Amino acid sequence: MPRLDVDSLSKSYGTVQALTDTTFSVDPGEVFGFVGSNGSGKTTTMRIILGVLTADGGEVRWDGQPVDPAVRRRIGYMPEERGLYPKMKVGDQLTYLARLYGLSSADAKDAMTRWTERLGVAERTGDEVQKLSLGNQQRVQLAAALTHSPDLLVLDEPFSGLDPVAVEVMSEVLNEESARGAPVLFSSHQLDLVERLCDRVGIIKNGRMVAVGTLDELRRTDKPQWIVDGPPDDGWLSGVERARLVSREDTRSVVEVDAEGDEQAVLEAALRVGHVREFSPSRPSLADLYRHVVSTEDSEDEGGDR
Ligand SMILES: Nc1ncnc2c1ncn2[C@@H]1O[C@H](COP(=O)(O)OP(=O)(O)OP(=O)(O)O)[C@@H](O)[C@H]1O
Repeated sequence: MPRLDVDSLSKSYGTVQALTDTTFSVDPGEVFGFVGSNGSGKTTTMRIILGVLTADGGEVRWDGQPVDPAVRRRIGYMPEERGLYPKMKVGDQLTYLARLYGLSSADAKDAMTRWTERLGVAERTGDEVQKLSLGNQQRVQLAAALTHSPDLLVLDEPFSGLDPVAVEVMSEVLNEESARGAPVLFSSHQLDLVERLCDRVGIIKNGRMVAVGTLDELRRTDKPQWIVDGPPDDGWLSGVERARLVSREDTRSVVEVDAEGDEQAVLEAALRVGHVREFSPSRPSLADLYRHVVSTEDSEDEGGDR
């Protein structure tokens, strides 16, 4: 399946510059997590991909070509504001939406049955959407995005408000869809989930992509950190060049060094003051990387949330 390219998008709403030169791509079979604080531009980007909004500049390409209405019909989209008819029955609604995507009546019904079973809402197909809990409505919304076997998935905060079982079901489905070859793009504020599910991550801040890559690539842009368990007080690190204390809890310190190799002097300093129980590289989580990237950008451009 082809690749999605989002190339140098810009968009403003009046005086609010929502996107500036936003660029990233999602490969076939890749799960891409789109993260950023409230109002950073994720929904705007997704709406432009869908053609619901027009960009002021830049382009969205599918298989190297600008996205046209025929391609848009092959996208499975879960909008942030959701988009189900509250008074329509779940089964009727899913069948109707699948028909709009061009499925025959029989295929639409089959797809509705398959996806409501897979997503655990098969028993609710005879109920009006408005009678379902919000989490179950969300499962139906995901089913609506999937009944036409889309070539690409674009999901705006699909995990928000889901219970743990629903999170697992949703995660499995996203993995299955990517294994089928579809590029999967989703936004989320749940960084632990993004870390677990995504092949690559894009961090957007005030409409600009400030980091894109695998978790390991993002980690490499940070200075190395080492865990040192042993020295009983703070003074042991003073005098060690190119190293500084990041945090400390009891005898356990996290030390940042400027470059690979600089940690050897840290170990020597720790051994000089006594026994070292642990000396190991620290692997920052996505939440750590996110905090770092966002706060660095804050201090550089003094930008705040708009
Ligand atoms: N229709 C609109 N009119 C005016 N400004 C808008 C409109 N839609 C979005 N904005 C502004 O554009 C910026 C980007 O908003 P967007 O909804 O894309 O962010 P987001 O990253 O999806 O946020 P969230 O995580 O809160 O959903 C914000 O400053 C927002 O206030």
